[in-house]
Amino acid sequence: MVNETQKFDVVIAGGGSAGAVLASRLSEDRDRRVLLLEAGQAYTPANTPDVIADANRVGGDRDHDWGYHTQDHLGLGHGVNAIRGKVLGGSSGVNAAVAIRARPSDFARWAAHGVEGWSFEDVLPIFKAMENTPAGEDAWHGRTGPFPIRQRTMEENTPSMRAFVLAAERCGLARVTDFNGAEQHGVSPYTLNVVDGKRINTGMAYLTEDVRRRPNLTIRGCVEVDSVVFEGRRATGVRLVGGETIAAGQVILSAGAYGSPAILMRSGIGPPSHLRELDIPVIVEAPVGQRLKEHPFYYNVYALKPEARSMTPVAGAILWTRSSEAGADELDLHISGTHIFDPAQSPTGGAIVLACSVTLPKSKGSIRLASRDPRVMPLIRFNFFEDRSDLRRMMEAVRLSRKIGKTAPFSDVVELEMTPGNDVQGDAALEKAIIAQVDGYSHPTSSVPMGGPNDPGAVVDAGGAVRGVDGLRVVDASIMPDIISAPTNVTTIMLAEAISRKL
Ligand SMILES: Cc1cc2nc3c(=O)[nH]c(=O)nc-3n(C[C@H](O)[C@H](O)[C@H](O)COP(=O)(O)OP(=O)(O)OC[C@H]3O[C@@H](n4cnc5c(N)ncnc54)[C@H](O)[C@@H]3O)c2cc1C
Repeated sequence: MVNETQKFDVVIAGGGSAGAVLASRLSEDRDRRVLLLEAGQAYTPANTPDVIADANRVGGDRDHDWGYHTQDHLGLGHGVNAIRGKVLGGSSGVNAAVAIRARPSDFARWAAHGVEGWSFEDVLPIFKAMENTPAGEDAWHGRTGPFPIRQRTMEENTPSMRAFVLAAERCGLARVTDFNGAEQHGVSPYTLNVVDGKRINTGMAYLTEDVRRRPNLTIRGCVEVDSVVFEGRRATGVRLVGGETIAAGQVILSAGAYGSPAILMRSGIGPPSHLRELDIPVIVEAPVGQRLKEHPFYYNVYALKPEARSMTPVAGAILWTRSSEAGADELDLHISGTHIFDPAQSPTGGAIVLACSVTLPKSKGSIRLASRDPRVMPLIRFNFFEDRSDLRRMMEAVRLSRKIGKTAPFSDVVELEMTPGNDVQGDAALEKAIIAQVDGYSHPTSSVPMGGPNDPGAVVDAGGAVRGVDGLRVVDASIMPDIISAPTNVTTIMLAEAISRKL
């Protein structure tokens, strides 16, 4: 039985990029009692530790990460780390803070799944309203929203990062002035949600001290949700790990692309044969966890000459372009310049990473439960390169990255190529090196996809409501119908902003 004395109107499971936004927006209505449950620490903005606040520390640490890795040994010969922030702010508390929106062609691919209200024209006003930035044109930008976005300049970047941008221009790429403006094809220093070196996560931007003082908002940290409680097919609350139950008028899962599908399956919503394997009673048959998407990421690493070995700020600059297989209007390749690398691993004590990615991968991954026990890591597969087009396009990205590596002024500041290394030449050797070392960009999406009534892969509708039950929504990166060609954070925040306006 649920504890009726504590009843909330809305309980949100997971206080990450989406959950913190929902808690803030939904509690603006003082008559709505909102409870936010977060498995990690719920730091206040003032007592946030450096590992979360310092923009140069990316990926968190053991206390602020779920410690997940994938089961990709069969396909790739190795598992891939699946980093996820475990803290109020979620993965926006450990990420590289790149703040670039999805493009119109990304939303057109969403529309092909039958969801309405998510065209680029629909969402541009929300992207504008959520941000505050002094840069760019008013047609594209907002000045007063809660989320700060700043354009990094060439001068603020390291000498080698500047050289990367200039060498890319020499290789024929245009200089982009604003990735969140009219044109994205080209190269530029990153646009970031970093202010004075501080990564501003959603827990800081949306759950300010003032917001936390609202009497109708309760935030509980270090609390893990096990499952959703149902009466028939109506969600009436949540059960926590440990057994406590909390009643709520409606339940919103914002536990991220791994957490939300896991909670759904533990609650009896998922592929029936899989649930039966684990003796979980089936409430609704649904293709949960079957369209997981992630960007494959390959590190082309260079040791820097001693005189150019400064490595902060770590991020950086990005080149965004199209492969020979890209669809009309699509940009499907990134080369992301960062210094996210242990300098002790470089023979010169300094390094730069040109990280190559295919950002519209066709390969589909999956997430399943290994056990009904919520403490057991789920079984995650990315299945990188299962569709060979992804590997062909990754080869194109790495060839372009290596061409930039040999072009001045970049070639003037690097001592040598560390990965894949000069002895890796020719297509067969390069392909082997990429497969052996491919990593993830940490942008998982689409494990609980939105879709119209004719999309057999859809789990939720265009407002995040779970099909087949009442009182339950999912709102986070898991509901994107397909992965986007940009980094995923600001589009996840926009999703939460958009859905909160309809509740
Ligand atoms: C290392 C790294 C670098 C990245 N770099 C960038 C970047 O530079 N730019 C960009 O755009 N994107 C980046 N991303 C991706 C981006 O941060 C994510 O897409 C985004 O944060 C996802 O938001 P979300 O709300 O879906 O999930 P999350 O932000 O991951 O939030 C989920 C929250 O739910 C909590 N939770 C999970 N399960 C439970 C449970 N059972 N009970 C209670 N709470 C639970 C988690 O602790 C977490 O706080 C990066 C991600 C990582 C990990």
